[in-house]
Amino acid sequence: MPKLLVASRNAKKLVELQRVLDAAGIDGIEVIGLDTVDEYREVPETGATFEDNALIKAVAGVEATGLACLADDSGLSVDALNGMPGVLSARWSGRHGDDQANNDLLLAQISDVPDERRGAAFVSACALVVPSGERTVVRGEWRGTILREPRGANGFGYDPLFAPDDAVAQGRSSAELSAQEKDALSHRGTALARLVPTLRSLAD
Ligand SMILES: O=P(O)(O)OP(=O)(O)OP(=O)(O)OC[C@H]1O[C@@H](n2cnc3c(O)ncnc32)[C@H](O)[C@@H]1O
Ligand SMILES: [Mg+2]
Repeated sequence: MPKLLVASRNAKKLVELQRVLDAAGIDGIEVIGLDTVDEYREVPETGATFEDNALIKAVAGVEATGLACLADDSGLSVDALNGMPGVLSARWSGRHGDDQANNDLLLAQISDVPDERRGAAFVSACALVVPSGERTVVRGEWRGTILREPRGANGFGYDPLFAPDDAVAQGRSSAELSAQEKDALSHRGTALARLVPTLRSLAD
């Protein structure tokens, strides 16, 4: 059975990626995480766009393992910050992956921004690279509003600060949605749905 490496070093993001792939029911492909391959050198995410960074990660995964590789590069794009933190989302406070510090800094930066200008989007670019070199990159976006204080304990990253525009969210933050609710609406869920036809073709 062909293997698909899902290359994320963020455990909570990895869970989401694997969950959405499971729910899509792609038969005939074995999905594996980085924990099952020998650790390889982390490549710097130097791209100017989510798409560039997703490709950097997926190409590195193929080069290290010879397997087809899926990678996500994602982040929060805040209107009042001209799209930042954007590709810098994971290290906005200066400490990579420190969700609490990143959220505190973001809240402080936009504390004077009134409710009607607190719009933002979560963005995910997902790249699939196969050993022959063929590349597919897709994008999903999720619009919402930045809250004034964190709410909820599900998800990860900026989820406690992000209230999706979707009526079904009923004003909850994305950290107050169930996993299934988040996947149905999220930037990552949307991007992966666009990749499913290409993923299915891997099984052929
Ligand atoms: O690069 P990998 O190894 O996949 O893991 P990472 O955490 O560094 O991932 P990114 O470089 O793509 O940075 C994405 C950051 O954007 C934020 N983010 C992305 N998707 C999110 C989501 O669904 N909910 C909340 N925050 C999210 C969160 O802070 C992530 O750390
Ligand atoms: Mg990263």
